[in-house]
Amino acid sequence: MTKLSVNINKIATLRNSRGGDVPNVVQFARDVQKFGAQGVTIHPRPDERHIRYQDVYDLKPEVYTEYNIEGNPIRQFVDMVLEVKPTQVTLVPDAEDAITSNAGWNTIKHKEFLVDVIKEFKQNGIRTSIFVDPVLKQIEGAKATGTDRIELYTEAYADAYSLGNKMGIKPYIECAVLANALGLGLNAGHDLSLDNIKYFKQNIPDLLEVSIGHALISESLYLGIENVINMYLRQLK
Ligand SMILES: CC(=O)[C@@H](O)[C@H](O)COP(=O)(O)O
Ligand SMILES: NCC(=O)COP(=O)(O)O
Repeated sequence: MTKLSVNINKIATLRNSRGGDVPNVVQFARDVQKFGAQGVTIHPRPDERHIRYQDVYDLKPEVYTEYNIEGNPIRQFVDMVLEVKPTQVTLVPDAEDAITSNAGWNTIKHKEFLVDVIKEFKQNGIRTSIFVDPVLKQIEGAKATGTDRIELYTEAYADAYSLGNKMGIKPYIECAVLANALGLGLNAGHDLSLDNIKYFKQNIPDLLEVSIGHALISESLYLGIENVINMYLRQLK
């Protein structure tokens, strides 16, 4: 079975755009779990443009499914994750000024750093995953870091699929087969959507978890708008 972890960054973006507490991030996390999601993902960034560091603590007692915290392991992030102790930490090498995550780790160049930081999380009982491009030598490098899992960065697959190119899945299948053979758990994420998720799931062996945010929240708006318009119209009769 592949678990669905809902990334709620976008709910925090909407909240922050207006001040106040609407929509409420904690209530949203409660609801996605009530509706069947098997995990909640957040990706606090140093500028706190969506998830704030305080949200990370507020969510902890509310996430009874898998709590996945993603981020660049700068010291402030590492200390917070060690304190909160989520189910899983996903390490992402994102630059502070990046609009969103745009690359996986170079697991060979950053091996020493990753070995140390992964050891620290694992010693504290936190499962680790590292965000990687679908490149075989990066998967081998990931194995050498001691990480429990990898998260395949799926933007290239999603782009190709949206252009009708189903061959974009090929490097992901090769990396999944290698990861399985090496005993690395396999997660995936970025730009996965209702449109492209089924084909990905059907072709990737032993996919443990996907984290989905941007498309899932957008789809919720598209698919929910008719209901809400009708509710308003009823109030205005
Ligand atoms: C790690 C990853 O794939 C990202 O998709 C990320 O979690 C989303 O972050 P933003 O919501 O900041 O774009
Ligand atoms: N790890 C990927 C994630 O959490 C969500 O990415 P996206 O669906 O917002 O692109």
